[in-house]
Amino acid sequence: MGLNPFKKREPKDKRPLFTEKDRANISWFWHGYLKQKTPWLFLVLGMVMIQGLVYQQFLRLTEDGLRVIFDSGQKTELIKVCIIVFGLFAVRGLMSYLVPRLSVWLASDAVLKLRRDLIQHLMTLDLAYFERTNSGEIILRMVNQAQDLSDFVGQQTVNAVRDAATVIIVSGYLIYKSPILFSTAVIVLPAIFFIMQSVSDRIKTVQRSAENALGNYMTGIEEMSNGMRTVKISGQEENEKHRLRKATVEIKSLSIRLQAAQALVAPSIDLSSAFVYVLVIGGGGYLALDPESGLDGAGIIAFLLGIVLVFDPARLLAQFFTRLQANLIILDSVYSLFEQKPSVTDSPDASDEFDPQADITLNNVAFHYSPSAPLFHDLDMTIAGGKRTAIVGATGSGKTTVLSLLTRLYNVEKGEIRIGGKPINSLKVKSLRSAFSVVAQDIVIFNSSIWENIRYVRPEATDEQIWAAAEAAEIAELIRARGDAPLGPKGSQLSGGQKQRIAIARALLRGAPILLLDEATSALDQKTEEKIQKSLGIVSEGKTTIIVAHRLSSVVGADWIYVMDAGTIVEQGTHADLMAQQGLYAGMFQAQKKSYGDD
Ligand SMILES: Nc1ncnc2c1ncn2[C@@H]1O[C@H](COP(=O)(O)OP(=O)(O)OP(=O)(O)O)[C@@H](O)[C@H]1O
Repeated sequence: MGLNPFKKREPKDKRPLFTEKDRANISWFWHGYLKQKTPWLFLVLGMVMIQGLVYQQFLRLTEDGLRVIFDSGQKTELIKVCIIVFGLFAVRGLMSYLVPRLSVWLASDAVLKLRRDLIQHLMTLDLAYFERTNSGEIILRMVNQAQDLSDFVGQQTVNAVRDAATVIIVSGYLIYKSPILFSTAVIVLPAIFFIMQSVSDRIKTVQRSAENALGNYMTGIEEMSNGMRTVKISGQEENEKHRLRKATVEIKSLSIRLQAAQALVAPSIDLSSAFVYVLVIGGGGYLALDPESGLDGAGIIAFLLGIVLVFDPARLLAQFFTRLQANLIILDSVYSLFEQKPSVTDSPDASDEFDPQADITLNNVAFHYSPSAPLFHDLDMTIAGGKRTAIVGATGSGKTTVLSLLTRLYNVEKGEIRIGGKPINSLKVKSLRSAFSVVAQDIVIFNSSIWENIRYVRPEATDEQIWAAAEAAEIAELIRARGDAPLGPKGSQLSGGQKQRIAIARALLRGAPILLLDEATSALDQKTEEKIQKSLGIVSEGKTTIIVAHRLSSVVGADWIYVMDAGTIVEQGTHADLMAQQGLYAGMFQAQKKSYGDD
């Protein structure tokens, strides 16, 4: 729908291999998700050590075997060596089976816990967070990135530990065999380190952009599928296609850039290894010719084999470090969700003792959604307990926002809202909200039956209670007609009026002492509206009811009416008072009477 142009985050400045933040993130992941599995991790470590030891023993036996061939020529000895070598590799094979099984289980368990924590944390975040964050970004963290971390920890990291164990054990053996030859071999290490350092920076930058591009792509898909009605009616299919294709091209080019950065590592290591082989063959050959060196032909061949055995895992290890850089960005992105702190929370001494039927007051309330556009400066209002209060006024004047502040969907900047003299900030958020039944403008319908949708607000309600609410909201007949059929994503199979009736049934079923009706009957035909108004009138009897409405005929009977304009109250009184004032309200009322023929 083109409403949300793909926003690009600026890549961060040049970063070292491990930043302070990376270390903190790793420590958070370790303490939160892996540390409690330490005994199992030790078991995995033990098994990968065995894999490394197999290579070292293989080298030793190969050297012995070669010596048998070169020197003594005893066939039985040779057969023995062959059987042991086979046995050793069978052990390595067994470990290769057990290690991934165990490590994937450990990582899946960690990611399950991580996902649960993400869900739990997400539920605590303010509404404002969801209003400023693309849903694609949230889905990316909860689905893809959590899975990426699991794969990275469960497979790639364990393989890297195995490779590191092999490198250390085999290198130790090679040093023991010939320190001179080994130091010749590792002469290339600084070059490898330099390459790693230079690519890691690029990988981090590209990975961050790639994650952003993927998040934006997901948001784009979600917007397109949710807004398909608007897309089709306004004939914007081509534009949408173009927008999503552009995003896929961006993802593709970033993937290629990422691969290009990583691709430098493997050939650099291959070149370095060629250099080392030449050094070992040349240097080893020279040493073998020198009787003083203590190395014979078998020793040199085994040494060369050892270098080959070290280089392969060393190459994989270097590649792992490039993937580590990419995963550090993913870890940072997942952790950033936990860094979002809710501001609408219970104060330490929050209570749930208050009288929900008492008067509600707003004193000197100031509020803004964004600092550049302040909405309320100094708002004062009294909503009488047990009475019907209406808020009317031009579109965008702040009526819905007043209702949102009462239910603490946002905190006020300044001033105070009280119920029965108790500041709402001193109450437990859950207790406060349980005092409200709401029919909001944006009605959320889930893809289940009408019955389940109504029951959503009070899962413990009896069938009789649900039927009573459905009858009063004029939706019972539709329940009988549709049965258990789901309503489609976002209730797409219902009309606007039917959705509104579900919302009203929900409010009636919830039966809380304060009823908020925000354009509750705006989508209904006059006959249905009259019937529902009657039901609402009966149900709201004795309850504090706040009605926001554009159609002024529906607020005529209210006990008190506030007229708002651009965040301030410009008039207030009963319908008769306001008509007598001949101000804004009277003007709007007369105009509506003319155009709708309202009484
Ligand atoms: N979540 C939000 N984030 C930022 N600005 C918002 C948000 N919700 C509303 N606004 C802005 O705050 C102002 C008041 O909005 P509000 O929804 O309270 O008006 P309203 O009087 O209920 O309007 P309407 O009659 O059209 O429903 C508007 O200018 C609107 O653009």
